[in-house]
Amino acid sequence: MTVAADEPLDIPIIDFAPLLSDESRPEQYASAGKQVYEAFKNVGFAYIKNHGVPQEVVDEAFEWSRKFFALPQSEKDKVPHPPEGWYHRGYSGVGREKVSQNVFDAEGIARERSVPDCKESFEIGGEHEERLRNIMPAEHVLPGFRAFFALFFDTCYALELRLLRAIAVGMGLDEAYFVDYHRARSNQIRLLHYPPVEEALLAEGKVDCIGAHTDFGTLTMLFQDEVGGLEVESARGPKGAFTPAPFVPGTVVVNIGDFLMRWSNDELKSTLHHVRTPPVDERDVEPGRPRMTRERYSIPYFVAADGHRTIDCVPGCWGPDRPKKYEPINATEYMDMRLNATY
Ligand SMILES: O=C(O)CCC(=O)C(=O)O
Ligand SMILES: [Fe+2]
Repeated sequence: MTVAADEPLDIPIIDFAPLLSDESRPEQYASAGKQVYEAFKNVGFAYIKNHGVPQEVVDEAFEWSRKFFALPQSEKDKVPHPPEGWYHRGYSGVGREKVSQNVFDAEGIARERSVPDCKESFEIGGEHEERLRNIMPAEHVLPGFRAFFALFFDTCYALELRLLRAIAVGMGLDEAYFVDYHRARSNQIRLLHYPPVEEALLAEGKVDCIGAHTDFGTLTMLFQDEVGGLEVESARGPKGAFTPAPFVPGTVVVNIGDFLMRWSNDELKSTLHHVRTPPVDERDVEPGRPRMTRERYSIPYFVAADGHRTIDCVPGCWGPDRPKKYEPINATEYMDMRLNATY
């Protein structure tokens, strides 16, 4: 589904054009910063247009993703995600990972896993990372794949810096406040493929595309294809009411993760989201056969703080009438705890 960019959505569309010129000055962050701050405080999600990642680069990322998932299963199985949840690299087949919502005990994780997520994924980090080396297909299998994603990673990092500056300025902090905790580029690209699935199984709750969850890190930038299916817990409606976050051409969807919510003493919201039934294309329906959803691709880029840093409450988010809700925490410890619950 495509929505005209001027149609009102729960999720605001914020223009980053003023931030793209070389002459960008902190004053230019003031307006975008205010909008970003309001969006993340009220909804937890925003669409960013004129974000600075060229459309050809986004299109090429989706082309590579399609090529990767179209490889024979035996080829994808040569680059498996390691059994340790924290080593978040490589390929996970359908049903392998189950996102979970703050469930850390073995019984709770088993319960969450009884409804499988119907997706396959491939996780990629920066080539500079020593603790988490990339697990990539051999160069002759997909020539150019690895080099492209090294470039895509850097392009996304430039947008990440713009976002981190905008949030800081919007919160009345020094422009570099969050950038300073994100110098190690401990980020991760994820290629996601939701294969066609029987509509009835989704409707009966026997499978999920991706179950309701919040993201763990600082923030997430999500490129999605035109199919749709992403839904976000509505800021206005009753709890558990979801509103679609459809494809809006030329935008990236950005949302806050739990780490930044905690860091901000819950001032910024990490909002529950899921991928529900992507629509069925009626042209694909064959008489006497189950109705199948359209396959969908998406590419989130997850932003995480530098592993060696310990974060305490953001200045301005606590005071005499507003105590700190959380203890300081080390970024690696926090992320490992969350990732280990998903595998
Ligand atoms: O595929 C999507 O649109 C959402 C993916 C997502 O929420 C995630 O991977 O955390
Ligand atoms: Fe997510």
